[in-house]
Amino acid sequence: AITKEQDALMKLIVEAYNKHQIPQDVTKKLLQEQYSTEENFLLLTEIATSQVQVLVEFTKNIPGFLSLDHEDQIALLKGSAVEAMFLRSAQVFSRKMPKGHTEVLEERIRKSGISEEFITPLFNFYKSVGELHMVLEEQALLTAITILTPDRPYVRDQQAVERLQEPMVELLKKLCVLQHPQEPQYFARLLGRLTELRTLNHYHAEMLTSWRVNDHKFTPLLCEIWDV
Ligand SMILES: Cc1cc(C(=O)O[C@@H]2C[C@H]3CC[C@]2(C)C3(C)C)ccc1N
Repeated sequence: AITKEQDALMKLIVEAYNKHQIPQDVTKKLLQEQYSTEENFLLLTEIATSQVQVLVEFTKNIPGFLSLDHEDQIALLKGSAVEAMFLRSAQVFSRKMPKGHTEVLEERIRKSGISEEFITPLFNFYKSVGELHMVLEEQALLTAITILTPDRPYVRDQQAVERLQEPMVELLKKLCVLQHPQEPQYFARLLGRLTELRTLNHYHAEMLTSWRVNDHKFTPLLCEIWDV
């Protein structure tokens, strides 16, 4: 069963996860703006920028994160930003968006200058996350676990990160057994999504490069988090 400490940790993570959402005006624009490649790219840039802001706020609220070495905090954020952003957008895409928004966002992503070779794995990932029907607690914990990956580049004190990540993996494991008693392999399937996520890093880097060479403008925050 879940201990008192685990319940407290869970509440903190879910509260942090819920605290910050993509502002309504950004998602509202999805339906209003017209459908040029340029317009779609600008919308995706707004979405990505606000996703990164939401990610930074969530990360700061992960218990123990702000006590890590400051350089390591930056290394974890930069190293996990793509995965955490795709995980959250997959969850929003498959769960929360009002009917019609999903199709519109999909259409805009498909017509924004992102090459087909990235679009396919992206929507396959969205689909595989959607099929899991994760509850909010699982989504929040999985996102925190992704951020607290000790072997990101330039992390110096990996043990300190492991000490934060381990209790969350244990808690997620317990949650999965409680939430999906009829599916003993559910926890393993969740962790399998993290492996799939890592493959998206490569495609994302390609996507940035192809936009760059076509002289697309990024926001300062996106330039900073992805060193572009
Ligand atoms: C530098 C830069 C990056 C992105 C991005 O990663 O977008 C992600 C791809 C899809 C998955 C998450 C995104 C925000 C998405 C929903 C558009 C979008 C615009 C931009 N100027």
